[in-house]
Amino acid sequence: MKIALIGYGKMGRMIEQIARGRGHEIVSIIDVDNQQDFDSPEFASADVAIEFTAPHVAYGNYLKAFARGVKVVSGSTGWMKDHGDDVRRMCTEEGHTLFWASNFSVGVAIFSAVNRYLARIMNGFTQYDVEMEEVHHVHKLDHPSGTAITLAEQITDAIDRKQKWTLGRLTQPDGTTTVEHTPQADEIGISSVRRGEVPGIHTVRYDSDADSITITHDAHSRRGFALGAVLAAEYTATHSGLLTIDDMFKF
Ligand SMILES: NC(=O)C1=CN([C@@H]2O[C@H](COP(=O)(O)OP(=O)(O)OC[C@H]3O[C@@H](n4cnc5c(N)ncnc54)[C@H](O)[C@@H]3O)[C@@H](O)[C@H]2O)C=CC1
Ligand SMILES: O=C(O)C1=N[C@H](C(=O)O)C[C@H](O)C1
Repeated sequence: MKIALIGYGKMGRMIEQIARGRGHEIVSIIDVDNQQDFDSPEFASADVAIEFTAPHVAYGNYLKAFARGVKVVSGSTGWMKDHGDDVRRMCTEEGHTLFWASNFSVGVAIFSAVNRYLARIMNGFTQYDVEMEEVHHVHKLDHPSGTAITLAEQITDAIDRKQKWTLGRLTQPDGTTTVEHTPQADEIGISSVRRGEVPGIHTVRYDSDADSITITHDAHSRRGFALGAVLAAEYTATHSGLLTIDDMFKF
């Protein structure tokens, strides 16, 4: 399969390695300094472009790829609030294809299934409150993480007494912590911690007077995210529309 890479940072480089290892051809690599390559025949020849860039540029990259008739797999986070509706319309009504996941690792797909199941149980046990924490490396631009938002939305979908999530505490790379919002009873507070080179830790904690129940996913490296993105590209080559991780990993 012919793959174009948009974004050649930590994820782009690891995806290149895994894609080549699985026998794919990398036909184009686009980063900030060669945007003109969007107009190259090599980019247009790609079966799929894999996009891992940054919150403020991801949407523009989807538009550029769609304009050249190239399907996109993207893991960029932090753009959904501003552009989610547009992207949904383009992929459900205008024939474009985007496979987006806040987290491509099979471990988080499994963790999400457990999260949904646990939340359905907890809907009946009102003595438990729920909170979340995500820990990531100091280079991360957005908070809370895309994965934390996805997990929180799964919980609000299942627990009647929780309507929305809010950013609770924010811990900066220098260790200072600020309380951004005090969660209301119907809100899930998410604490974001930026520390060292942590690839990504997500924790969901239910607490009652009697006890607590905690589930955690701890990524050992970025490799699981990158492999998942390449598997998603293989899936996207033969599928169309707005695709998600639930289409690919079925439990
Ligand atoms: N969904 C998932 O499984 C995962 C998602 N991510 C997300 O992916 C994104 C990228 O992560 P990393 O690779 O760790 O970041 P990074 O900062 O190492 O790499 C980003 C690259 O994008 C480039 N870039 C910036 N603007 C661009 C533009 N307009 N066009 C093309 N390239 C551009 C930068 O120069 C840089 O090389 C972040 O939003 C992060 O949250 C990261 C890991 C896993
Ligand atoms: O920026 C990262 O590194 C990651 N971003 C994704 C997110 O926002 O959830 C996925 C993963 O946790 C790593």
